[in-house]
Amino acid sequence: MEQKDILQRIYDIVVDRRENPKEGSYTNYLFDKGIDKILKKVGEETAEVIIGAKNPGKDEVVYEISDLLYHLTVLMVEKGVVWEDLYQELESRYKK
Ligand SMILES: N=c1c2ncn([C@@H]3O[C@H](COP(=O)(O)OP(=O)(O)OP(=O)(O)O)[C@@H](O)[C@H]3O)c2ncn1[C@@H]1O[C@H](COP(=O)(O)O)[C@@H](O)[C@H]1O
Repeated sequence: MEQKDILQRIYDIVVDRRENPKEGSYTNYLFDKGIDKILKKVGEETAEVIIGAKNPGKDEVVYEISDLLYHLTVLMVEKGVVWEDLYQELESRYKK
């Protein structure tokens, strides 16, 4: 069985949480609070990436980028954006 990309698996679980809310789910907490809360978290996590990147070593920035990617995924689901939209956009810019 082919293992799906972790970014797509996170996307799928976020969609599943929206369709089948689960007790104690942080994703459902974000959806319940709404778009302003999701955008606030994207802003906060972006700032944490910047601070993490200023510090030596890469562990902190890996952790903070992961937080940001999760919150961006929640934003994508909220806005109806799928990974394929991003792949197409990035492909269209790609020059060899
Ligand atoms: N990847 C993540 C992920 N990354 C970070 N986080 C949560 O994001 C939150 C960020 O922490 P913060 O301290 O900034 O925020 P907070 O103080 O908890 O809350 P607020 O500031 O939002 O009020 C933490 O609660 C983390 O647990 C995540 N929560 C969920 N996922 C994925 O989503 C899936 C579903 O999770 P649930 O929705 O919780 O079931 C999981 O299996 C994971 O794959």
